[in-house]
Amino acid sequence: MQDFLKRLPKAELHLHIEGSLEPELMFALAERNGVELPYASVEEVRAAYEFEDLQSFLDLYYQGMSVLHSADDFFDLAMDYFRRAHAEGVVHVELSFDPQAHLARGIELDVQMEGLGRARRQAERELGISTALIMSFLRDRPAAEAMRVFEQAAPYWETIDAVGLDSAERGHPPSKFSEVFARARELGIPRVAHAGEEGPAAYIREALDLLDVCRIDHGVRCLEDPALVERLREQCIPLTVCPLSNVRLKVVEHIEEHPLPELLASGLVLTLNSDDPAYFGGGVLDNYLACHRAFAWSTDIFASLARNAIEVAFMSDERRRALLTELQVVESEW
Ligand SMILES: Nc1ncnc2[nH]cnc12
Ligand SMILES: [Zn+2]
Repeated sequence: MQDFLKRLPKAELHLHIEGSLEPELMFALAERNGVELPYASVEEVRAAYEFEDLQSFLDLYYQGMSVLHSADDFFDLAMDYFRRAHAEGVVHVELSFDPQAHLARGIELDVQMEGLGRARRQAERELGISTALIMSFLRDRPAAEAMRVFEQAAPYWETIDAVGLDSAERGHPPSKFSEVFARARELGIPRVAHAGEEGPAAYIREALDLLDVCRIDHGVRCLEDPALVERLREQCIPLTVCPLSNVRLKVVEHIEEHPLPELLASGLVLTLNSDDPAYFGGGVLDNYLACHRAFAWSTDIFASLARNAIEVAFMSDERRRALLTELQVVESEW
C-alpha cells in the first residue's frame, strides 16, 4: 500500500508555502539575513511545535516566516518544498501565500512574487510539477487592508489562480470579506476560503453564500449541520481536508477520531492535503499514510481521493487529462 500511495499522482490543493519552512532552512535564512531566532538549534525549534489550538500555531508560523527577506529566500522556500513534494509523488501544487504577513514586515509584494514565480517556473521545468498560486487574505486583519493589497496586486492578477482566506478563524466570519471577494469575482478570479476548521458550520454557509467560493478549505465542522452537508454534496463543493493538521491543532484528538470516514460516507468531494507540512508532521504522502494506518481504506478510496484533487484543481484541461490518465495507469498496474 505504501508503494501504491507513493506512486499515485497526487495534487495538493491546500498548502501554505510559509508553512513548508523546515527548521533547517529557517536557520540558514536567519543566518543569511542576520535574523535572531529564539531557538538555539533545529531540535529546539521542532520541540517548540506543540500546539494547543490554531492561534498557538499561528504565533510560531508568523514568527518563523520573519526569516524571509529577499526574492531568493522566497525562491528557496518554495523550491525546497517542491523538491520534497516531488519525491513523494506530488505532481501538482496549489500554493497559498500570505502577502499581508510579509508586507507588514516591510517585504514588498514584488519581492514575494518574483521569488515564488521563479520557483514555480523552475519546478515546472525541472520537476514536471504544475502549480497554481492562491493569494490568501488574513481574516484577523481589517478587510480594508485586504482590499488595498488586492488592488496593489493588479500587475499580478493574471498570475493569481484564486484568492483565499486564512489565519485565526473564530470571530472573523467570511462576511467580513464580502467586498474583497466580490471584487475578485468581478475580475473573474476564483475564490476559496478556510471555513469550519475551528469556526462553526455557519462560516461554511457564509463562505458559500457571501464569498461564492468554489472550494472550502478544511470544512470538517460541516457535519454539525446535516442540511449543509447535503448542500455541499449536491453542489459537489470540494473540501480540502488536512488530517495531520487537524490532529496537531487539536481539532480532533486522535487521527482515529477524525471525521473523514463520516465525510466520505456522506458522499462529499474530499481531497487530502498537508496544510503546513513543516509544522504538522509531514507532507501529502504522510497524510495519505496516516489515513491508511487509521482507517485501512482500500486502494479504490485513495485513488478516488487523488482523482478528486486532480478533477477540481486549477489546471489546464490538457494537464488534467494527462494526470487522470497517469492515475488510471497506476490503478490498472496495481
Ligand atoms: N491551518 C490554518 N488555518 C488557518 N490559517 C492558516 N495559515 C496557515 N495555516 C493555517
Ligand atoms: Zn490552511
